Amino acid sequence: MKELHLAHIAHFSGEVNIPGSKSISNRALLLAALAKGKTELTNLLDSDDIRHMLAALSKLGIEYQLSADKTRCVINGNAGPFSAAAPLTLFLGNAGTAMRPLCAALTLSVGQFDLTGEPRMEERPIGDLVDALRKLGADIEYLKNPHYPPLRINGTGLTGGTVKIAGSLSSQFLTALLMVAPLAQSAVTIEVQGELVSKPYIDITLALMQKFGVTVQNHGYQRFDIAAGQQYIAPGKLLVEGDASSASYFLAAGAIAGGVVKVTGVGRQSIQGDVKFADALAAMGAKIEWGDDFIIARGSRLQGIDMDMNHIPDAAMTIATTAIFATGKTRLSNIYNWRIKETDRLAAMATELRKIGAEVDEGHDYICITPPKQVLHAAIDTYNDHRMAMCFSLLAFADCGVTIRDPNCTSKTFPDYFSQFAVLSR
Ligand SMILES: O=C(O)C1=C[C@@H](OP(=O)(O)O)[C@@H](O)[C@H](O)C1
Ligand SMILES: C=C(OP(=O)(O)O)C(=O)O
Repeated sequence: MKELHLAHIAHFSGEVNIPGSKSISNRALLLAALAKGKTELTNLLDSDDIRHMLAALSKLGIEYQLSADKTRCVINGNAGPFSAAAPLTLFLGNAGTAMRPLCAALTLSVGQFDLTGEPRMEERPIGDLVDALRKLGADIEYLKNPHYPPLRINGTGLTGGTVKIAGSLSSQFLTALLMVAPLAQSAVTIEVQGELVSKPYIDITLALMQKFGVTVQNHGYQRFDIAAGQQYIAPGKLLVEGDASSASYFLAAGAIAGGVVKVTGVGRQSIQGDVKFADALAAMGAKIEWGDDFIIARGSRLQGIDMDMNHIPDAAMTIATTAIFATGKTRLSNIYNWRIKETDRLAAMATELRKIGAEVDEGHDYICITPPKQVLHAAIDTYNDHRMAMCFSLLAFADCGVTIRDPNCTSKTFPDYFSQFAVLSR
């Protein structure tokens, strides 16, 4: 489909069970593949990013059985790093949660591995991770441009010792290093240089490593000590929580449209930092109710906020479009790394919000949005970015509705998004 026309939606309410978390699905798949024993994952996400991880694991010789609806997966763990007799090329699309952790895991493996991706993946940096892995003895080559994929990895194993990693661009580099550190030849100490971005994603990593039997001693987000001689052990069954970033669109819709929206599968007990999106929405005036595995948003008058969004970079995009329905300005700051994700999200957000009449001040690491007196109809370009498509669907609550170009780009994390959105729209 080239374009999706969403006419004005007057009411939005109901319940939606959110598909599995991308971040948990891809971490759990990789750890299950490295673990000793069988892992049964339920509520696994079925989307492009997970498909790329599954295809890579399959090429690496990992056996798994996937249910017909692809949400249940039983993985026979390899009890350690992979090995491949012939050189392999693994295509990882634009999945950061596949590219970064697999880059690290393959340095431990036996064989030659080329990691490739979509054109945008070739513009997303990975140099900070490669530098850290090289300090631990990894043999990694850049096949096109220094510091960017595609990469060639000649598996060497990793030594151990103290290694520094830059934290200012992506937490996924630290996540990748943490996941392989227990399998290095000796103990590893990781020191993060500079202020780490997207910190709550490290909590997801540590929580999952713990579920697979590995412990990490950490001193905040600055230093991590990982003892040698540890092995990942399959936890048996593991339920993947609903994706908190995906939940944000429905919660925002409830808050804007004045209905009552309940998202299930993710709640107070979540290990995902993006549940804090509900607090940002509450700061705008929405009424939020929390359960262990659900969140309810009720509509009310919304006002603009001024907030540091470094802890919830993905869900923060939903606040940017919710801001159109609030009184006054909204300023979202400390989000430089929006620029190195699926697209330059600061530029894309500013361009598309201006199309609907908003006044936008876009800075190096912030965006400030003043809603228009009257929203203009526009055809929104989505830049092959699933979150641009999903967060701009909220413009359907404006009288003029909205047109979303290339809506199928939601397949990265939420293939069924627009049909789920339609179910709650009246
Ligand atoms: O570790 C993860 O699962 C993720 C970390 C975040 O990236 P950065 O750490 O690059 O900000 C986030 O934006 C991404 O969608 C998923
Ligand atoms: C930044 C994102 O993805 P990735 O995991 O590819 O970094 C995202 O899903 O918003």
